[in-house]
Amino acid sequence: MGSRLPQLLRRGLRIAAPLLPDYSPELCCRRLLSPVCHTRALRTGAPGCRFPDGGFQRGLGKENGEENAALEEMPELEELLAPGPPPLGAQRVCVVHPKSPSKLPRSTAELQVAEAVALINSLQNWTVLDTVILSTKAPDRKLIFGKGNLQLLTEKIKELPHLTAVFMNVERLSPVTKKELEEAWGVKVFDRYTVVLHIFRCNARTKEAKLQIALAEIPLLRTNLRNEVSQLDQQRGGSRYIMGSGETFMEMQHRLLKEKELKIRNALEKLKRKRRLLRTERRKREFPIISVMGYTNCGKTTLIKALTGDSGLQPRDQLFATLDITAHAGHLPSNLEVLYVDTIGFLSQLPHDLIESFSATLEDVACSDLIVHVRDVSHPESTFQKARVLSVLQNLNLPSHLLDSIVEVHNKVDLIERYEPVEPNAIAISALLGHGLEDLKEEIDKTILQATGRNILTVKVNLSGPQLSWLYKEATVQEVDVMPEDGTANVKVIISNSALGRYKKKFPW
Ligand SMILES: Nc1nc2c(ncn2[C@@H]2O[C@H](COP(=O)(O)OP(=O)(O)OP(=O)(O)O)[C@@H](O)[C@H]2O)c(=O)[nH]1
Ligand SMILES: [Mg+2]
Repeated sequence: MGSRLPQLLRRGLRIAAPLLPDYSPELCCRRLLSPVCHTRALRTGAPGCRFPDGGFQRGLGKENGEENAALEEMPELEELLAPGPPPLGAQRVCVVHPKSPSKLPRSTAELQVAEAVALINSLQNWTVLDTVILSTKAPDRKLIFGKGNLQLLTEKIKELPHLTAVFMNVERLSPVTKKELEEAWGVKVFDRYTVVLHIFRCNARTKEAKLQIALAEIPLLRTNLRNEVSQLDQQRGGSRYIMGSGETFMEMQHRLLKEKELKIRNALEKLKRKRRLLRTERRKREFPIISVMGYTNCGKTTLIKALTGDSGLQPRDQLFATLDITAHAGHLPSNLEVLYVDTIGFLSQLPHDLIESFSATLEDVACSDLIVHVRDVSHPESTFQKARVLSVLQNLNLPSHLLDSIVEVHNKVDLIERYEPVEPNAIAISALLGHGLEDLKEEIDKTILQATGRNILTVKVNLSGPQLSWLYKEATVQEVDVMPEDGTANVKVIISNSALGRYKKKFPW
């Protein structure tokens, strides 16, 4: 590297420079923001990530395998799949929960801390050393706590042996606050955004999920850039160094980030269009679609596995185990074949930017025929979680018929000593033990037939004609009652309005 290169460039390029025999500042910056140099790290997985031992594509139903393969066939996306900020490695963490006096109905501080601890525990090699709940009058103030409490906290943190990080249980810390706290405590400070994003990064399997994460990481990269540059500015006014392109270093980095963001958005848009095509295909085949939704870890994946027998599904006792929307075929008691769509779980205070970047996948939910809302009723916060899920669903602009026909499932009743069905319309089950599944399927059957305008009819067909095989292909045949004396049969079918129209046209009654 040239000796005239300012300190800031040498610092900024320390990762990329050894890889670049054809060094030029602009090229280096471009590669620094591009994933190409890091492809191996991406494939092998960042340290500190707990990867599920089964790929989501392995052993899934035909529907799912085909769809995912179609979405994966975009080699040009490889370039955008950045591993993002450097891996966070193993961490020994102190969880700090600022308890604010709020009039809003919300969960207790202890339960919020329990959720924060669960978030940390879902990362491999991350351990919680201690938890602290401290009152704050104004969580939005710069250092969150008043002088006295901050002093107390600092003393406590300094006493913890081999602490490497503090998880401040707030949605987002401003870069200034983060920097000042890190300086005061001498360890890394993470907020929910960083931690949830890291979990997402570890659990994402498909290119689409990885792209969504890459998009959600852009604000973090911007913040890092601002911090780095302001630090160097203070030292020697480095960010005003003019590059070959006539821009300052800062301007160039911002431009490159903007370009990357645009490329990711375009790629996601392309995937969205592919997804829409696949949806149209599904529609043509007229499989009713059931979105299984609920708070993270409530048992969505376990339930779908129990309903479909899909051995490829991997339920895990972990938050955000499922990040990729996948579809799994199953049968209802009426013989109707349906697709269950497994979705990303909800979490209180899930950062808005993250939800936004997952909106493409949530489009699938809007296009489904029925929502099954799974609740972990053994969880002490179950009521709060239900309110949270419903409020997010309301904000997704879903069609009203979907919101009005939600099937509510009370899961994990095996963990409750004496379960009292307080909500009469909810179906109580244990997805793990397979209890209550028949009742649930009956309920889904009834609701889906209504929701999709399907008809249950008995049609008389001549067995020497093609009607019966047509019905097997285009509708769901429930029963065939053969009359040997006249070579006909009474066939009980579930048939959609459009298929019925086609049948009547082809075989006039
Ligand atoms: N006791 C009991 N445990 C259950 C039941 N259903 C699910 N679980 C457990 O709950 C944990 C989470 O299950 P998942 O199916 O992965 O939950 P999820 O809602 O898909 O979670 P995310 O994908 O992370 O949002 C696993 O350890 C399951 O074994 C149940 O009915 N009873
Ligand atoms: Mg899941």
